[in-house]
Amino acid sequence: MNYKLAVIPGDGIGPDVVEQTLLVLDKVGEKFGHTFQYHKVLAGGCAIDATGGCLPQETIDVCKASDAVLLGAVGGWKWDTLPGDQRPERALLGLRKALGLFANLRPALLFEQLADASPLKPEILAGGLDIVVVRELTGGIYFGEKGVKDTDLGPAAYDIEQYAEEEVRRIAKVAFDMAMKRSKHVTSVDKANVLESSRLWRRVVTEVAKDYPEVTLDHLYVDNAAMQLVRNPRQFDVIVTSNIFGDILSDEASQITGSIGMLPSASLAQGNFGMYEPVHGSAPDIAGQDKANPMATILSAAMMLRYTFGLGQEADAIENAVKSVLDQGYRTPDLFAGEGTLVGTAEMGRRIAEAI
Ligand SMILES: NC(=O)C1=CN([C@@H]2O[C@H](COP(=O)(O)OP(=O)(O)OC[C@H]3O[C@@H](n4cnc5c(N)ncnc54)[C@H](O)[C@@H]3O)[C@@H](O)[C@H]2O)C=CC1
Ligand SMILES: CC(C)CC(=O)C(=O)O
Ligand SMILES: [Mg+2]
Repeated sequence: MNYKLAVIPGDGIGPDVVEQTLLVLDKVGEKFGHTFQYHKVLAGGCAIDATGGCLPQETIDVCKASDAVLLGAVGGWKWDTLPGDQRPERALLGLRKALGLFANLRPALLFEQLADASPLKPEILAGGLDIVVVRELTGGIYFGEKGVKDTDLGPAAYDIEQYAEEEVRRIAKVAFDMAMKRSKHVTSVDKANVLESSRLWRRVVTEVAKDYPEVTLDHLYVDNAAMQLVRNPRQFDVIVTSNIFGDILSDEASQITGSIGMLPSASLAQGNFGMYEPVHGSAPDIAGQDKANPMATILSAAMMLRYTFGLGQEADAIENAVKSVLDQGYRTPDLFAGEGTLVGTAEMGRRIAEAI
């Protein structure tokens, strides 16, 4: 089969990790008889530099005309002084909205080879960690009304958190469907003791749960959830939560499984279309230094093969290649705990491609 991919390398480490991912996809294509056709387009800071805007219409058009999208990361220090509505990160929000990507799946899986890279004690990690954060991606405070106004205390700024019942219902269904394929346990995370939007969230999630009698549903406030993730992460299977809480909790989940450089994600629309992107950002502190871990993006490509293209064997091949390179002891700096062989971005990518 021939698959058309829109590829958005973006900024910072984005282009480096995407380059390695395309090498791996090419190897998968060779091995299984597929062709992956790449159409590279601009978004983020590089698009601002080239066109004056962070999200050119051409990028949206190419994404819509493709079978799936692969994205590195956007943003960086160079553009930090721009006004909020012109920042590179707006490209990401704009793409998610334009492509209808309301469901962000963020699996946090502990590779057993990396237990020494996790800050958690071995007794907490015993038995492994396998959590999926199901994050609502096109609503909530990142998309609510925002602005500035004068108050008694002087100039103020605001961002509104708002959820429609339907937005909560559709993400809750994604979470419950996922739980049915896993260990039938959903934890919904909100702040319903304080926020009206969270009270609506909790009510709707509870209603959706009635259609899934086999699934156990728990509710946690986000502050407690953040603490429980470190104290006893094995209590979680599927976590469903809002845009901002999911953003924060998934970065936290990445650390307990070793590194944010390991966490892939799928941003899905209704149907099979999706944008696949690592959980991490553009990491300007290590950009251009051959230090970035490309595995989060490579594993995102595996999610693309599985979810959008239905290529389970091919996705397994990527995940097994990652495991085999970890078994051989290769570690990028974020994973290096004193043992094994320290390698850079390019060597890690090449070794995974060779292991396909
Ligand atoms: N999806 C995206 O495009 C995202 C973009 N951003 C943007 O990225 C820029 C930097 O944001 P930060 O808050 O620093 O978050 P970040 O995720 O880029 O980096 C946080 C820390 O993790 C490290 N790190 C991240 N990815 C890594 C990898 N693959 N291998 C090894 N280490 C890695 C970085 O070196 C840094 O110390 C900002 O402009 C931010 O807005 C942030 C998050 C997501
Ligand atoms: C622009 C931000 C919302 C990106 C981010 O941190 C994320 O999606 O994880
Ligand atoms: Mg984030």
